[in-house]
Amino acid sequence: MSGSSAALQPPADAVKPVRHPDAPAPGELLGAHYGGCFGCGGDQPHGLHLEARAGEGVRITAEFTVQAAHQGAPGLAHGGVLATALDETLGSLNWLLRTVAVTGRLETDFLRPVPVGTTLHLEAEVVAVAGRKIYSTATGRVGGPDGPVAVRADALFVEVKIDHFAQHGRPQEIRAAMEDPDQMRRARAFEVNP
Ligand SMILES: CCCCCCCCCCCCCCCC(=O)SCCNC(=O)CCNC(=O)[C@H](O)C(C)(C)COP(=O)(O)OP(=O)(O)OC[C@H]1O[C@@H](n2cnc3c(N)ncnc32)[C@H](O)[C@@H]1OP(=O)(O)O
Repeated sequence: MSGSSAALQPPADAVKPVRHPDAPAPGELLGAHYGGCFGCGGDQPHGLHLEARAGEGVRITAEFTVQAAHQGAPGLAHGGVLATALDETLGSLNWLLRTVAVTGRLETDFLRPVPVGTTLHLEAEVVAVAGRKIYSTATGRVGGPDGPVAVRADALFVEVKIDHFAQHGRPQEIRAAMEDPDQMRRARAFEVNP
């Protein structure tokens, strides 16, 4: 089944997304946006360690291998973990727009169970932009990049100012992120690029 709710239908005045001229080249690994991120960070022993790569246009591909720590039912990935993989991949798209945005809504279809040890091949694309609202879609396939779709999602991300994180995040992590020179570079890049 596909077909998202009315809240995820782009409005009539939505426009096609525009890849930022400084977006990473197709094929380039994006790297983690934050070491402590459960989706992509290297500092989370049980995180997904999802690796995303820029695609053509405003598209991303990513891979994530389901570990024993990600189970729901015995031997199968937890649905929330799979939703996280989709959310993380969709969130990475915003780096190609050079827009800072957070997930407002995420609608997920779980089509096939995903066993532990499976590599999920994810693909995501921004389909439309309307003001601060970014509409995007993603699939996760098993058995290879052209294998059957196991999970899919449609999402609405909402652009926020970088202050969103400083205002709402726990102070010690915000401080640590600000002190990380690489994070700082990225945060600065977000601030100077519309
Ligand atoms: C210093 C350290 C640097 C760190 C550098 C970090 C870099 C980058 C990190 C990114 C991290 C990624 C990680 C993965 C992606 C997550 O998982 S992000 C985490 C999960 N998401 C959240 O925590 C978001 C929580 N929600 C919120 O903060 C607020 O509700 C939002 C989404 C910002 C919206 O609030 P708002 O700014 O007040 O905007 P609001 O006027 O309510 O809505 C704007 C528009 O969106 C629509 N909208 C909002 N929510 C919805 C919804 N749920 N359904 C439908 N429409 C909606 C509204 O109807 C409105 O539409 P219009 O009226 O303009 O037509």
